[in-house]
Amino acid sequence: MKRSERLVDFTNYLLNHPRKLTTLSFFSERYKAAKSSISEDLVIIKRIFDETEVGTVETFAGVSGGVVFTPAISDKNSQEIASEIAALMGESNRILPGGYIYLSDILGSPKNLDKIGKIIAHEYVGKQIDAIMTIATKGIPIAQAVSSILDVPFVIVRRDPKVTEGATLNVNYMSGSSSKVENMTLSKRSLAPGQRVLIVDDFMKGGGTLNGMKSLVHEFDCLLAGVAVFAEGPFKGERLISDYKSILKIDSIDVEKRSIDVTLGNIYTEEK
Ligand SMILES: O=P(O)(O)OC[C@H]1C[C@H](OP(=O)(O)OP(=O)(O)O)[C@H](O)[C@@H]1O
Repeated sequence: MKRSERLVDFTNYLLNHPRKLTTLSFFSERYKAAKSSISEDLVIIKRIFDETEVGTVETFAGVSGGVVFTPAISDKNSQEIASEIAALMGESNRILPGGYIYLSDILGSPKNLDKIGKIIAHEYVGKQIDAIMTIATKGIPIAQAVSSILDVPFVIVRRDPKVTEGATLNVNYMSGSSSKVENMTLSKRSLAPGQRVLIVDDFMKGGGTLNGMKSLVHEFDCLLAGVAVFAEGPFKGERLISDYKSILKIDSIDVEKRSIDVTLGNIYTEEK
């Protein structure tokens, strides 16, 4: 196989195996090429991936060494994407009763989900994450997007127990939006003690749902790697959570004027 042909397949392999350690011998065998040629290929791929902000290619020496590709986007690219989606969200026909806005078209678009997944994953590059947690229903596509980029499983918390979940662990939580006690449940098979869990959801108002998921992480004897939401909505009361990252922030919704004021979330507005 010529170097140019090898580079195409090599690049494709890395893109399709994010965050997976693959040995140089595997590539040497695959391409019937010397490890020195494989290493030279990697220098080229690494440089181009860096220059075009596709992600990072790390090589690790030693017996258990190899190469790992981690998809990534730059801060600049992340902010550009967030601004594009913010413009979409400002459309007045999205206003729903109760201070929510219609997001399903945005969160139903595979391209947007891939971008949202990359933005959230970008905030946790270099951090150990073993699982993504979200709550049914609208958080699920976001969790799936982040989990496929980080190549870790995602677990779905429910508000109503299902027999198909087997034994479950439940917690009560204060829902800030409705200021009443609610319950959420997760199959006991979902997480193992000590796992580092990233919580994601589509939307936050009072923060009670996120807080409930934080207490679930604790009940499973797991560690909280972080909390990220696609958008935080306007909320007048005392928020039940403060340590979260948001991509977008809805500052105000004026039903009469049918206007939504959307700005960039704290990922972009708070000190890194
Ligand atoms: O910050 P809080 O005040 O707790 O509210 C945020 C909740 C409410 C809403 O879910 P729902 O629309 O109730 O449920 P689903 O996602 O199934 O549509 C949203 O997806 C978050 O999960």
